[in-house]
Amino acid sequence: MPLRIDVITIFPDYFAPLQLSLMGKAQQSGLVTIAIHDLREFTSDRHRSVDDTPYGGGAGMVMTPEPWGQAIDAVVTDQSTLIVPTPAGKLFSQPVAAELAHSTHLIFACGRYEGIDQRVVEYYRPRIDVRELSIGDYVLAGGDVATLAMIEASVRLVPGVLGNPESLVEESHQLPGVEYPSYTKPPTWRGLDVPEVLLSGHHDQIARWRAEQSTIRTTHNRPDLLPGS
Ligand SMILES: N#Cc1c(-c2ccc3ccn(Cc4ccc(CN5CCCC5)cc4)c3c2)n[nH]c1N
Repeated sequence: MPLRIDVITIFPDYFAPLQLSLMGKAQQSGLVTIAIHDLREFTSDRHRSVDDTPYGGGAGMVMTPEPWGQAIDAVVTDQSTLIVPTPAGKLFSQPVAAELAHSTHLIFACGRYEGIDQRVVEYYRPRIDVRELSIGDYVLAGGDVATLAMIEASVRLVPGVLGNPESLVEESHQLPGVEYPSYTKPPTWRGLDVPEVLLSGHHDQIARWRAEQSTIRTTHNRPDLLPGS
């Protein structure tokens, strides 16, 4: 059963990259189907409007609920998971990507302006799995880039998508922290040599060196990922 993904957005062109590379191959192979829907196709006024002023005041505009209700109703089933990207969401992570990769149907609601009327989440929450997710602690201009990131991170974990499942095995065995540095040919580049140990063929020494490098980089770049932190 392929993973089905429906993306609802006012900027369908943002999702053209999903036809390329690994995401494109995943669709051609039938492992995943991705459909992009223009939210404005679900409006009923001649201006095809999707936003209005916020109740309670405040800057900017909020996306009105009805076009979202029409658009989501057009694709939703009882097997659907509705993903709503938002700065206020739970943090998206590799474990969440793995969960989404094993879903049957994902609907991504890509908001713009200052977000989507909260009643859309409230309406679908009793009916299907609804997840408000954030990709990080910074504010984007909308949910489209976040949706691209979440789709790419999740689809690459769908069995059969990655040509070399070995890399997933290595990822899953990764010690807590960031990965070790990687090198390839040439052995010397602009006077810089590849670390000798990597050319030695001593796999135990290489594994030890890589673990040490991972710890050094994690301590420097991501101390929050160190065990016990
Ligand atoms: N995932 C993810 C995201 C997003 C994201 C996701 C979806 C939408 C839809 C619209 N925007 C823009 C925006 C701009 C300002 C605010 C704050 N305002 C304060 C008072 C009312 C809102 C809210 C949203 C979005 C941003 N940003 N960063 C992430 N990691």
